[in-house]
Amino acid sequence: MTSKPISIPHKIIGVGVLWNAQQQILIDRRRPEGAMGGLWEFPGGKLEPGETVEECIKRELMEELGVEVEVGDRLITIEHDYSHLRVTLAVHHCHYLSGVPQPIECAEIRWVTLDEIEQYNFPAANVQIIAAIKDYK
Ligand SMILES: Nc1nc2c([nH]c(=O)n2[C@H]2C[C@H](O)[C@@H](COP(=O)(O)OP(=O)(O)OP(=O)(O)O)O2)c(=O)[nH]1
Ligand SMILES: [Mg+2]
Repeated sequence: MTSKPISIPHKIIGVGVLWNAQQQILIDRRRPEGAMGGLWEFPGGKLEPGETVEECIKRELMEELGVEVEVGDRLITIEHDYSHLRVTLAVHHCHYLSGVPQPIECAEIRWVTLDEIEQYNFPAANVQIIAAIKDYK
């Protein structure tokens, strides 16, 4: 007997580590319903066909927060397997240009320092992102 291969969905996600002039980073809280509900994350979302990661991050931060950003250097790319989902998180530093961040597609947003970030619950893949930010500093 042969078993069917199990196909786990794979999403490529552009993720922005958005800095302000006070060396704080913007984090957002996912809505309570749905996958990873209520956890904090860095803003971002799925890469659309034909889009570069940089274009995706710029678009997602405008859609989710209403802010215009300059997408800077790549910080890290992480492959992570959740139980029913494989994600590639392509993480770039972003610099704030204009607009007041609003929680348009999330429950809540907050500017935090790297010391404060430890107090928030993130998805498992984010452990590596936070470690990379600390190394970079
Ligand atoms: N934006 C973002 N997503 C993250 C982080 N860490 C992490 O594991 N993810 C995962 C959670 C989601 O599965 C995926 C982000 O995809 P998304 O926000 O566009 O999509 P979603 O799952 O909320 O919903 P859908 O559009 O697929 O219906 O990446 C992070 O720091 N930021
Ligand atoms: Mg998103």
